Amino acid sequence: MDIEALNAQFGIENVLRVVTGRGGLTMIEITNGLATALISPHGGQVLSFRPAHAAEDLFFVSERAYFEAGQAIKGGVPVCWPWFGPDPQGQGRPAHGFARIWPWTILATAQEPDGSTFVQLGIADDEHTRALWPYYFNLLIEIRVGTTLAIDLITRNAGDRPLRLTQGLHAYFKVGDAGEVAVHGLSGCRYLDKAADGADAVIEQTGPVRFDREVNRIYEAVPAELSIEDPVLKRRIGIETKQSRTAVVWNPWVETARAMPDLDDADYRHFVCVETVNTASEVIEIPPAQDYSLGARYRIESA
Ligand SMILES: O=P(O)(O)OC[C@H]1O[C@@H](O)[C@H](O)[C@@H](O)[C@@H]1O
Repeated sequence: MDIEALNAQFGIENVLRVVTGRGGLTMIEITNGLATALISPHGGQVLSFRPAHAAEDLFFVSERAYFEAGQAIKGGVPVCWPWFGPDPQGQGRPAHGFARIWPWTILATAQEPDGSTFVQLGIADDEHTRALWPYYFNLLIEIRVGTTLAIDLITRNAGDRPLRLTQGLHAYFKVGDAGEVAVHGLSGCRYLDKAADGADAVIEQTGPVRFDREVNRIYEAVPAELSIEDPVLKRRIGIETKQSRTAVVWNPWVETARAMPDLDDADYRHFVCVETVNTASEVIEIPPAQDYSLGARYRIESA
């Protein structure tokens, strides 16, 4: 569908329009008085969210990000689905699954009575998805842009055998200086240390998570509320999750960032990822005709 037809069907006067964005990709722009947001149907990905009171965006997007078919956009909230991390079967399929490199369809938009804006995007299985992952499904992402940002990733099993998957909302939060931020809420949780040399060590977190080297950890049995304290941007980011008991905290630090072609060398200072996931011990099984909804709500508070 061309941009004009998409706007005729989904545009909301003075609030939501469909535009051609970076790399010629179709984007959804929202300005509703409560916040502004940018959503990419390529990847089903929120790229920007800025509440009216906020001086800075909630999210980091790399200047070097790829905005092209078949590539993941580095920044915002990439959707990792139907597997989180490397191909679990080692068949060379894309890391973090295919949802983040897939063209999603715009299914619905609406302006809500509380002033927030609703966007629903989806992917249904077809011969291309089944070539990568042989299951029948309907995947929806529901995004609510208001004073807070809510993202719900809903998997419907449309087949007649159970779906087993891992997944995640891989949020890249913008920070003033990664070396100064603290992630709260994980003290006492055990984590798998993916950045340690050799075998994955299991360690218990004491106090807030801070960054002074590469951090790549899968936390288990995490609470539903986490926060990121950022003394440089003078704000606190609140993350409230639904149906997620695992969380990934990631910052590549100097060398890993340098090795990533879609990041500037200094970018590791400008974001931290605190990811709402189901991974490691938390593999999801969805019976036929059932749904599973993974959710995150993000807010910015001044500190
Ligand atoms: O694919 P992206 O966006 O570069 O993110 C990669 C990172 O994603 C994190 O979730 C993983 O824990 C890291 O191991 C990985 O390097």
